[in-house]
This record gives sequence, structure tokens and C-alpha cells, in this order.
Amino acid sequence: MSKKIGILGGTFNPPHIGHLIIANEVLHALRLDEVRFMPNATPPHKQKDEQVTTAQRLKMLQLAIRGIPNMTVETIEIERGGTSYTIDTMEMLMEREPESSFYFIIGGDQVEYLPKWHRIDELVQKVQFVGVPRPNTSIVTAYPISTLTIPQIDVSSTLIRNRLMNGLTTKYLIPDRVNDFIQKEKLYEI
Ligand SMILES: Nc1ncnc2c1ncn2[C@@H]1O[C@H](COP(=O)(O)OP(=O)(O)OP(=O)(O)O)[C@@H](O)[C@H]1O
Ligand SMILES: O=C(O)c1ccc[n+]([C@@H]2O[C@H](COP(=O)([O-])O)[C@@H](O)[C@H]2O)c1
Repeated sequence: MSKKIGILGGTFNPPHIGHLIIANEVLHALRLDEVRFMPNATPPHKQKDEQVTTAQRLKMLQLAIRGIPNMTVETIEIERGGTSYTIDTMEMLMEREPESSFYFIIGGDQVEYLPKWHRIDELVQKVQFVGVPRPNTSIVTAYPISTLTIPQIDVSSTLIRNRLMNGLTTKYLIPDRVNDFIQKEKLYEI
């Protein structure tokens, strides 16, 4: 039977409650079968953080979603390596799973950035994008994407990294297991 699969691509450096909340909202609103969290290898448009390895980002993501029904990790971009252009990934996934329909979830910052995405005109014809609101960004766009109204969560990985670097608490902003891993591996210290 045909499956409806949400893809939440990201850098997840580290994963936080904003990611979990948007994935859960889209899962339920669109009645998806699952949402896959998909860590990139090299992000297409931002500086790679050389202090945190791909393996560490993957581990944090696995810890973040452990035990949550209908949420999984998709490792296709890590296995492919190099710059993770979404068009390449979605073409691979669609070829691998021709029966499934894919919904690529993005926050408002990425909705605004869509004009700069690699081969975006082709990509929006192939894959249904779902834009969700994020503070200080807009989900209004000329591209043919769906949008959802969900609670806005003012949390980012940048905020988490900055709080950790300044010795501030990140409890409840990221899952406890991720916090424990960050402490154990001494990530995001100055
Ligand atoms: N709080 C949030 N609300 C809505 N969308 C979000 C939120 N946090 C992340 N996203 C979306 O999740 C996807 C992956 O985000 P990413 O892993 O880059 O986290 P980030 O918090 O944006 O990271 P950074 O602060 O390092 O740029 C992107 O589409 C982003 O727009
Ligand atoms: O393909 C592109 O050109 C492209 C440009 C910007 C972002 N993306 C993807 O969008 C997702 C969110 O990106 P980021 O940087 O916010 O983690 C992630 O899967 C990126 O690979 C993709």
C-alpha cells in the first residue's frame, strides 16, 4: 500500500524540541505514516561545524527520537556523503520507494531561502513541501508549497549551542538523553 512519508531534513547540531514539535504536528495534521529525520552530510548553505562529527549528530538524533512512534532516522545523505542537495536525495528516495509519497518539511527560514535551493523549480514539482511557521520568518512564498498553522517555537540549534557555551541550562529545550550525551562527549564547550 502507498505510504505517506514526511522528511525533516536538517543539520541537527543539536536536535531540539522545535524539531520534535514540528515533526509531530505535521505527522498528525497530514495523517502521515511516519516522519523521517534526515541529517545532512555537508549542509548546502551553511558552514560545516568541524567540532561536532557527523557520527555525533547522528547519535544525538537517534537519542532524540528513541521510543517515539512513527518517527525514524533516514541516513541516505550521510551514506552518500558530500554536499546534501535535496534534489539529489529526493530523486534517490523516489526511485528507491516508488510507491511512497514524500512531504518535505521546512521551517520559515528555509521557506524564505527556497529561491536559493539547488534546482528548486524542478524540486517543487517533484516533492510536496510543507512549510511551518518559525518566529521572525515568513511562510508566504510564490512557490507551490503547503503551509500549516502550528505553535511557533522560538528555539534553534544556535540558541542551544550558545547556551551551552555560556554554561546555561538546556533542560526541556532538548531531550534529556541528548543533554546527557552532550555532557559526556563535552560538545559545544568553549
Ligand atoms: N523552532 C523551529 N520552528 C520551526 N522550524 C524549525 C525550528 N527549528 C528548526 N526548524 C526547521 O527544521 C529544519 C532543520 O533545522 P536545523 O537542523 O538547521 O536547525 P536550526 O535550529 O535551524 O539550526 P541552526 O540554528 O544551527 O541554524 C529546517 O527546515 C528548519 O527551518
Ligand atoms: O538543496 C538545497 O539547495 C538546500 C538548500 C538549503 C537547505 N537544504 C536542506 O534543507 C534542510 C534544512 O537545512 P538546514 O541547513 O536548516 O539544516 C536540510 O535537509 C538541507 O539539506 C537544501
